[in-house]
Amino acid sequence: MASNTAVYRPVVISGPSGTGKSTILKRLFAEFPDTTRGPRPGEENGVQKGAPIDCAGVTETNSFYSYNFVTKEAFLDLVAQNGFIEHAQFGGNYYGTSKQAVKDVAEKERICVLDIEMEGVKQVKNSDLNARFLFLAPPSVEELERRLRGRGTETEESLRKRLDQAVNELEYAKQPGAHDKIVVNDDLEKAYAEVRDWVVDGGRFGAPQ
Ligand SMILES: Nc1ncnc2c1ncn2[C@@H]1O[C@H](COP(=O)(O)OP(=O)(O)OP(=O)(O)O)[C@@H](O)[C@H]1O
Repeated sequence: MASNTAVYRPVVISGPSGTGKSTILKRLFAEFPDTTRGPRPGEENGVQKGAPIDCAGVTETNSFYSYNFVTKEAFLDLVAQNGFIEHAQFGGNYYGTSKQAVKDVAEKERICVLDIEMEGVKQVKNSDLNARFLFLAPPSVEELERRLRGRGTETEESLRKRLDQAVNELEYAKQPGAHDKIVVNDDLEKAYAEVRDWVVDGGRFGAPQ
């Protein structure tokens, strides 16, 4: 089947842990629930098919993601075939975001939004998913630390790990072409509007003019 990712381009949102990705995505999904159709040029009052925002990632924290259950053998086969953008093991279970799941969303004429880490970003870049990349940056590493502490989810050790990784992510984001758009999440209202406007892209959702 021909891929639909040329028109319904997946959106990848990445950025250091604690920078506010979940906060912004929750608002995006609240503003664009399943039934919402993004208007596209030439549409008559949304009668034709639009490009609603959807997602097909799998994480353990975000309830708006959908899961597909497969056997451990099938999962490991797919790992061997390089079929995952990201995969991990928690508590004896395997979790992953498959490239095919992202393509399936585009086939349904929806925009897949992925919240993934830097290694996943690189995987998507090396795939044929034709994604758009947004980096959500913190105002500073000091503010990032404040947010992570304020969230109350981290131990001193996990906080250190996240801050060290943040420095790597910020370095990577500086490389030309690493991301298509960088939004600094300082004032939440302003950052949200910037993310939403870039995702919606005047109703084109990243499709060619
Ligand atoms: N613009 C902002 N100003 C101040 N605090 C914010 C802002 N945006 C988010 N926060 C707060 O920062 C904390 C971290 O946000 P959030 O959990 O959304 O980050 P995240 O990038 O999704 O992290 P992770 O990758 O670890 O899931 C939360 O407590 C959130 O309420």
